[in-house]
Amino acid sequence: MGVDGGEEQIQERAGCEERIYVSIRLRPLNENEIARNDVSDWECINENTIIYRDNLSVSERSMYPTAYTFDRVFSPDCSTRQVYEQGAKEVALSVVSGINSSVFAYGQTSSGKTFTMSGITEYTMADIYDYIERHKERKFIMKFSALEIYNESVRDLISADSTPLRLLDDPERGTVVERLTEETVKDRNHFGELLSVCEAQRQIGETSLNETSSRSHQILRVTIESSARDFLGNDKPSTLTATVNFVDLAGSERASQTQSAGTRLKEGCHINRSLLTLGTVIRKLRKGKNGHVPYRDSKLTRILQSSLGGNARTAIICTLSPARTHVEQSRNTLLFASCAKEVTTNAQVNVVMSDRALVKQLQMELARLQDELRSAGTAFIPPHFAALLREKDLEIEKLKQVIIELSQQLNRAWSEVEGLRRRQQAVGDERLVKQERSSTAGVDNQYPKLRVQNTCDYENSLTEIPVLAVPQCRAVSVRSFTPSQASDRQSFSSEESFTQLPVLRVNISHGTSSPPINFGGSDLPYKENEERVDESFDDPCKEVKCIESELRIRYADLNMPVANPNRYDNANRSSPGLNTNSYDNSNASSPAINAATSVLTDVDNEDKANLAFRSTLSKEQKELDSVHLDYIISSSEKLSYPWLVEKDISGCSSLKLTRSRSCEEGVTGLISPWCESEEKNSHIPIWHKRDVTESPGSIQRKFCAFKYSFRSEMSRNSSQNSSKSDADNELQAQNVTTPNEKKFADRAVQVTETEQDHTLAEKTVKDVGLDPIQDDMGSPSGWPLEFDKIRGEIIELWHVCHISLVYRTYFFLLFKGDPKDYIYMEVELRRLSFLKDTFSQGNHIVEDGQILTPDSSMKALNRERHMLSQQMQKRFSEGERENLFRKWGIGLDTKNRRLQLAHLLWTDTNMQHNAESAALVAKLVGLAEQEMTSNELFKLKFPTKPRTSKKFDNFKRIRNLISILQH
Ligand SMILES: Nc1ncnc2c1ncn2[C@@H]1O[C@H](COP(=O)(O)OP(=O)(O)OP(=O)(O)O)[C@@H](O)[C@H]1O
Repeated sequence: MGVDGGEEQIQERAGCEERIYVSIRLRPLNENEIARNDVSDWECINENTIIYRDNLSVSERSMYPTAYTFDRVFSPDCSTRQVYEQGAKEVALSVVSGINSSVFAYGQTSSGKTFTMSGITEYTMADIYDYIERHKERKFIMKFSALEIYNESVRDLISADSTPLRLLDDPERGTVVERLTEETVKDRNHFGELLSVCEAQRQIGETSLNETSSRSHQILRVTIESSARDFLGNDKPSTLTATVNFVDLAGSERASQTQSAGTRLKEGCHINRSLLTLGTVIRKLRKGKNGHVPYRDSKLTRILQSSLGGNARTAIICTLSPARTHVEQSRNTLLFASCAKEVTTNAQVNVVMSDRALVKQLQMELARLQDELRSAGTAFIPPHFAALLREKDLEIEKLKQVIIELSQQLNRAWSEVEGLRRRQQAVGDERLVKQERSSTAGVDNQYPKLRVQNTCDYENSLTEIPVLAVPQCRAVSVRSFTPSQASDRQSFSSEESFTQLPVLRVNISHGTSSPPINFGGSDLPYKENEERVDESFDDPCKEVKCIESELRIRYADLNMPVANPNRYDNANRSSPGLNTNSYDNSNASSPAINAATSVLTDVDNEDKANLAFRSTLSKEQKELDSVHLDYIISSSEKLSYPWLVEKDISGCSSLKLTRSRSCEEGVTGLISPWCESEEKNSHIPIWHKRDVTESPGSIQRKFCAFKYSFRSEMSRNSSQNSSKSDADNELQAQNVTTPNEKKFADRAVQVTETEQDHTLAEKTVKDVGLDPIQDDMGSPSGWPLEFDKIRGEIIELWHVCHISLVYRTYFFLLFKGDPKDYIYMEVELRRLSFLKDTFSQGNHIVEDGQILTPDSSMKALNRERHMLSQQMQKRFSEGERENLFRKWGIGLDTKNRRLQLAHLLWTDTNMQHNAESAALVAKLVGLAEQEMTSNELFKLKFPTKPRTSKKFDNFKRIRNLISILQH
């Protein structure tokens, strides 16, 4: 062992486990041993092995080994210098590099421990001074302390105070000796003086014990603080601090061998206690450091804990007496040495960093950790994550609001529908009762049936109609078709549903005077004048069958007032008070009669108290005769408002939506000629026609009322707060007496008030009956145009938002104008408007888990067009494709014709273009077969529960499918 390898060599070993360096020093026989003719039985046969050379018996050879091998074995002729250089120097001088070190001398009494350690300490200190001399660029501070452990008491050998010292446990430094004097050593001479002081103190102690033997453990500690090289790359060098312990243990002989008693026995026990604990610690450490190591069982092991298996390099020099008389102790020493050489320590460079260096190191560590976080964050956290989250949250909130609003609207709509359905069912039950009564009375089929539009919001109001006495009721608007009109309608209708519409008959009652009108039964005065519906129009009307909401009230019991006995012979043409229409247009000369589909029963103010109205259901004829009884109102001022008649003509226009759920073209074709005919015949003012067919504002307002039923409550509330209109005053002046009259009247007032911006002419019988749902269902004047308008807006938005062509096709083909489609179309319109607004603001939308942007939608649309072009190849023959190309104006000699055609689809707002596009796309993707043949499409009924709508389920399913295809 040596330190010639230099400081670097020492530091390389730092941080690594290394075994305690164990060497054996065999001294020569001393004078006493020679004097008693003792012989030396031990021989160092080489630098590492010592053998027992006495002649052992066979049994003894089996018990004791004869050869021992260690790191180094020093024979009796080896000098202490040699022992230092090869057995302690490297370990001891580790202190100058900041590594703790310890050098022990272990052996029996008089084996040469003190002799050896004195030399080791001297040489070490000499080399330390030399090292300091060679490293003048570094600053060194040496501190010196010496302590003695005697009878498990610790004493400071420097201080004159003989008070035993206490051992304290310091969390950083381990076990420290309280009040231990540390003398700063300035130079060699000063160190020598201190050693002298220590020796003097020890002598004093020994003197006090009146003994000269070294039965105590002495520990000389030299702590060196030095400014070290910049191990960490800091500007300022760090400070190293380490301690080297020179330990001269007491004799390891057993207490029994002291052959003493009393104080000497106690002394020996304590010595052996520390040595026994030292041996135990060594044996424990040899097996590893996992188990409990009893450092604290003795003062010696507590103080030397770091030197025994801790942060220190350790060298143990075991001294032996060669005398045969000490063979047993020598064997024990060799056994201890053998255990010690198995013990490992883990020495570290003890760096005391300056605050500045510490700050810099911490900053470097912080930067390193931040880099790790950033690199880790890149893998998991997308950039602008927080902003993205906020954006998503906003979108979610917006969508939630839209969903809430639409859900509320739907709920209100379904509630209205359900309420209506219940009312109709109630009315139907009542009608069955009345039908029985009528049948019994033998008046069935004598009067055309009425299709009554319930204008009343109240439950049970219609159920009371059959027995209702409405003395104040002045006008009854009944709509019907004339056979010729029906025939015309057939000719204009493109769908079977229109051709099968029932031909309705009008019972016209007209009277100039105002006797009470009795809508009685069998006593109907003009029964014989009633005209039967032409049987040629009695074909079952599928369309009518489908309409659950339709009310057919048999008119047989309608006891028309005697005030108008000539309602069929046009005798009333001079009477403006009652406007009746007959399908035969026999009253065409009268503007009032020319209303053609209306029956207005006017009752004089003075006679209004006796108006009664009854209606029953004629089950047998409900598909044959149907007359639309639009509204019943009270109007004592009717004669003052001839426009009532004209307005009632507007009811004829409502025929165009008489349960038409299919083709708007058919509707248009139906209504126009009819109205034209009426205009010719009845001289209906043009303005009124316009009001019906050309005034989008009027229609819009009406449709707004329809569309919301949802909003009806709001409308009512607002109307209730509005100022009294003329119509209001008019109606209020009717002195309504019966509950149902009041309901009708109230309803009329409410609706009229909501139409304050209308002209007075619009506050008519028609308008009074502007129940949202009912107006749509029975007075279809508003919905077709509104349907066109909404569909047009939807188509434009489809184009703007790059909506899927398949989706457009399905929607286009599915929703053709049924009033019940309004909800879906309104939802679609709102959805598209929201989409457009969002896109225009540069935002995106998450739909079905996918992020939609204008760009992504455009790409999806292009993909879809490509897909459709491929489908053309599959779906059509070459000839069919050529025909298609010609039809769509694509040159047959051009390239990519299929793709050209795909890019032409759904690119115009022209409805024919859209219809053709839809037809082609449906063919290409098989919608025609798969979806559009659904019975739901043509036999759609009002669902009793929204969730049961297969139509809407199909619609959603297609949307989801398209979303998946797009992404
Ligand atoms: N290697 C050696 N060569 C010559 N003399 C030696 C050697 N080792 C020890 N001695 C002599 O042996 C005697 C006892 O030595 P020393 O006091 O060092 O023993 P010790 O182990 O310290 O005993 P104790 O445990 O009582 O302190 C001394 O006089 C010393 O000079």
